[in-house]
Amino acid sequence: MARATAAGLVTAVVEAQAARGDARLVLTGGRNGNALLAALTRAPGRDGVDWSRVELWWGDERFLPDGDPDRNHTQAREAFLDAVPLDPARVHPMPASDGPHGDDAAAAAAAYAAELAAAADAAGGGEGGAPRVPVFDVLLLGLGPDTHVASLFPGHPAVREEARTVTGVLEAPKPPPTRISLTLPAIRSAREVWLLAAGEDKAEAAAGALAAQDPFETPAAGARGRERTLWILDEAAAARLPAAARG
Ligand SMILES: O=C(O)[C@H](O)[C@@H](O)[C@H](O)[C@H](O)COP(=O)(O)O
Repeated sequence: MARATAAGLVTAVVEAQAARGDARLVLTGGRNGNALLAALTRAPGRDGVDWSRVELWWGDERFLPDGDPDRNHTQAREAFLDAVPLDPARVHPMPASDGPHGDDAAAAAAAYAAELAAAADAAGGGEGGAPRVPVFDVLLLGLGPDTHVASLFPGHPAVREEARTVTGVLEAPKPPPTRISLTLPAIRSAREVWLLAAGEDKAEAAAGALAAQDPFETPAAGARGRERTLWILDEAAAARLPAAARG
């Protein structure tokens, strides 16, 4: 699944660069997200990408000291970031808990929102009323077994955040408890949202998220792209889908 998704992502990046010069991706943490990044370093078309014109953002981050092995940024660096010639100025990790904002997740989230807004302005600004983030070409999300995406967990107030593009998340059920996450409006501003789920422990979540309406109880149900929402499931994760939905 990771290899197939990596090939598709290379194609999406090449198409975005052909159309607009740059490609903007939002990375996700977790096993599936990191497996995709590792597969990307081995993708056949990898060298067809101008990595210096790929801009990377994160959908969420564990709010830990810089370099902590549990940080999504640390894991992404080990899996991918150091393997391709990215422009460091275009790689935007979320703040660490030992950075300028100390252990204040809300302040760190506000700083990342400001960084996104500045990038949106520099790229010509969002449409009126749209969240002030750059237009992401592909926003990647892993799917939690409880249907969380990024660090938006079922029933958590962060799921309901509509005004901000980035929020601090306290008392998250998936350790570590303190996180930073894009909010649903920021996620939904992406051209495409790709949700990744492999393994039978995701089968119920995938079926539930595809059937649900209320993102508050089923955050993945709110993760829709403006132009396309792609569910990338292996056989085990698709096992509970209606036969017609299995493609
Ligand atoms: O910080 C995180 O933990 C991730 O961003 C999280 O949203 C992850 O993508 C899902 O929990 C799925 O994780 P797995 O792919 O490991 O099941």
